Amino acid sequence: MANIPVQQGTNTSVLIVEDHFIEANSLSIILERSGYAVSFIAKSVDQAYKFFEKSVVDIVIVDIFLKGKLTGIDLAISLNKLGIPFIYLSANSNPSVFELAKETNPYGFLVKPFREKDVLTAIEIAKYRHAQEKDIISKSEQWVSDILVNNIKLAFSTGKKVLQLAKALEPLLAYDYLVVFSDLDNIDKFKVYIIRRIGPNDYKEIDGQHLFESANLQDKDYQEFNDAARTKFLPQFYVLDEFIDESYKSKVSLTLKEELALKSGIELPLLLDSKNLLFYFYNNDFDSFNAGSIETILRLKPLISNAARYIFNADLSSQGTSDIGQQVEKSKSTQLKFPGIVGQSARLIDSLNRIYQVAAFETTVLILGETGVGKEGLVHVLHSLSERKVYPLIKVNCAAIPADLMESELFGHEKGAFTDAREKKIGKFEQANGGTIFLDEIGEMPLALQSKLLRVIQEKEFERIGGRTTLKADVRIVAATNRNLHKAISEGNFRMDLYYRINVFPITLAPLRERRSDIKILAVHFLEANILQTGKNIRGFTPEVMDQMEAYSWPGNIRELQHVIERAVLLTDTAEISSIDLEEEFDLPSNPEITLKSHVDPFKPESIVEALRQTNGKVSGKGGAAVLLGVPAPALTYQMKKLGIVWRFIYDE
Ligand SMILES: Nc1ncnc2c1ncn2[C@@H]1O[C@H](COP(=O)(O)OP(=O)(O)OP(=O)(O)O)[C@@H](O)[C@H]1O
Repeated sequence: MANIPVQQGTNTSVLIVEDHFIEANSLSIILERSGYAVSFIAKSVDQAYKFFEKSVVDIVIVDIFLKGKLTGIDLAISLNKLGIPFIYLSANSNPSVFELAKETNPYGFLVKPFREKDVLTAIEIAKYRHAQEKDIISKSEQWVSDILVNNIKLAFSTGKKVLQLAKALEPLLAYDYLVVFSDLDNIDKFKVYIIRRIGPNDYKEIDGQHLFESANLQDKDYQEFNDAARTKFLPQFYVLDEFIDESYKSKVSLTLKEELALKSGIELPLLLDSKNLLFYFYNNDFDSFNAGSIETILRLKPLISNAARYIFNADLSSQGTSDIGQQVEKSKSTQLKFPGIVGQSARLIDSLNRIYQVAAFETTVLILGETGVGKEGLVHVLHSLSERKVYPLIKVNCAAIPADLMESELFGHEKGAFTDAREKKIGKFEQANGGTIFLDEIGEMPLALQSKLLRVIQEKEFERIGGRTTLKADVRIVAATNRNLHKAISEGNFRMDLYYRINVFPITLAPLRERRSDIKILAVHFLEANILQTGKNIRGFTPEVMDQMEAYSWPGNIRELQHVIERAVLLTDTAEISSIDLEEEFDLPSNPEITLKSHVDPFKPESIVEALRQTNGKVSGKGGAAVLLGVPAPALTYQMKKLGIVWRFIYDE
């Protein structure tokens, strides 16, 4: 287990952004007493921006609600771009604000009134997590860079080289398509390469030429596209129709968008040795890229440029020298596979990438997500990708064990330690020795045990109940929860210091309704499994049933889908499943008259304002404007920002 070094203060500078004098002052005293340097106290986000014009700091503590137009969430977005870790400070536990704040990937939350101990722990953990993340990113980029050059050299055509690049980049950025346009300035040599995802870390080349031919594109369309493309120099991020409106108003973009059902994209123009190239990373979901993806692309730009040099300057000396079959096998062997995980939505791949990034380290991992989304599957992948895989993975379901038995379950007991202890018992921590312990539903752990767990995490030791010997805990801890731990903290049911210890590397697994492109593939997977079990001769689903499944909100997520299909297979005696039994939609507004979904453009300002009016300003979650408009909350938030709709003023706090 990684032990977080306690090196309070020393050379760490902190910016406090807080408009209440008393709180800012008491924070400053706490920090300076422990040796931190408080560089400045800003009373508003504008003052913080002014500070950053001339100075930098190691960590920022920022209140969410501040005087002035901008909130702490606005500042957080800029801090992410600057790569500065930040901790939110707030008295407001309003769930929608919390959801929005969470999307900015904070390094911690401090709930007012705060204790000295909480402040210091939060800062210490933010520092640790930031350092770990930087380390993980640089190691995985080095890894990609190493395999990339080798695989590109081995591939025998330009298309195959682009394919290798697509595969290598995936652990760093989740996307469904890589489209590369080369020789943009020479209409006769101009080419397009299209690589499509066919599974987790599995891509194939598709025939771009054919795709454009069947759309009947003319030379003038390519010319128009080229003319516009040549004027682009910086990465751009597009959501929905934007990438048609704001990108190239050309038939080339439109054809790509329609034929490949694209919803969002990032464009990376490269000028290499006077050759114009345009890289597009596309997704079939519209909420899987975010502003942070641009940062990733900018960071990866040197790596992609380097690879593009190999690919498009056609290093001929490396071609055709060895057996092609062997080459294909060799490149295949570097692919990652995630056993037991079906699906290929960018949201799922994003979570798998985070698992992949952290697997080799000792870092404690917290997996968040609704019930039935597949959190346990991720834990199995994490364990199997780590060096601990030769030792056990032990699961403890904290919700299923009675509180009075849990201590003995986790840490074991000596014979005679209590009335029923007739034999010595080896606890789960000992059973997992050398391996991984998975604490499922950690939010249900009794408070008294939480402090014992904290000790195991910090000191890596524990005792059996009634035991005198201190035992070493050589285990990696992975925890999961479908509960809102912040709420549990504010209700006094979960220790804040434990939360920060386990929240070092959080991974959120999106609910099925936010990764709709996985529904079909999972449905077919469960159908196949059930057919094998029952021996029934069922070929598939009717298109209506498939549509119904794809439109449903799946409150019980993948587990519910699995059960629905199991039931449908049992009840079907025909060649196709023509009816399925779905619960009522749970999160639609109870009054159907206020459903805006069907007849308005959800991204028009008037629709958004009307939806917010009807939901009293609630943006996300049950009964929020996003549900009303039938769009994912992050996409709505993004659009509101773009249109300048200031949610916090119409927000019902
Ligand atoms: N990507 C996937 N591919 C195939 N099966 C999956 C996938 N994700 C989940 N499942 C299946 O769905 C069921 C529920 O998944 P799992 O138990 O991992 O969810 P969970 O998030 O841990 O749920 P809970 O919070 O209730 O413990 C399991 O039977 C699991 O095998």
